[in-house]
Amino acid sequence: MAVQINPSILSADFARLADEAKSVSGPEGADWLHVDVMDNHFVPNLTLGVPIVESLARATDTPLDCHLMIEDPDRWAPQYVEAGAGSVTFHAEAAAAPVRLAREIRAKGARASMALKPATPIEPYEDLLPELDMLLIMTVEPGFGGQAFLDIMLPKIRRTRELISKHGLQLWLQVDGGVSADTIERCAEAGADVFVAGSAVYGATDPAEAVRSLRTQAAAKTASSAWACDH
Ligand SMILES: O=C(CO)[C@H](O)[C@H](O)COP(=O)(O)O
Repeated sequence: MAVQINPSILSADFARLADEAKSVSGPEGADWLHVDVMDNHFVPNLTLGVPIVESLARATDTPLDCHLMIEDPDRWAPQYVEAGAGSVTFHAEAAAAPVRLAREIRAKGARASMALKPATPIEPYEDLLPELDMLLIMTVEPGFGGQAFLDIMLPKIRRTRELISKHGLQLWLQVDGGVSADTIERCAEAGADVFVAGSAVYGATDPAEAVRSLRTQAAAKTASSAWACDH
């Protein structure tokens, strides 16, 4: 699979969300728009919910990748599919029944994805991987944009890529947090193929060019990486 760049609207101007979404759309633009949903319980920050996702889905042709940093995703995640999300990510630490939830998200027509906070290991979830379309490894503690990338997550990215290869899965491996021109190559080399970037895109003078540049960097590193050559 080609590498994908998903700008995070957490770093966008929330008063101009439609324009900010459009600023990264187009043929060489964002593959997905990453929408950070925070409830001020699972994480100490509050962002947006179902009505704004519905509006964004109408405002942009770029598919929405909704990352739910919320408690009780078993109850709420299906509503984000109905609101127009093409991919819905719930947290392993918050889901009561992750297999049932992943199946429900898929049955409703979206891609099902599960996220792991930095201190959550991948190994207990090995048997669940076939139920998922994407696994998100957080490379910062979730809650805020603009944090420094946690290098200590690189071994977890490598181990997850090995599990994906071992089971012959088509699972996408997403990283989120501190992804920038300085860190994206390390993530790609370790095995990530979907990259969320907030401040590196929306903090740039030209967000569309930042997306292109990050994709070029990641693709070059992926092409020369052992995991991609073995794939
Ligand atoms: O999920 C998130 C924070 O919880 C954001 O998507 C992430 O932090 C993106 O921002 P940046 O690229 O600036 O780190």
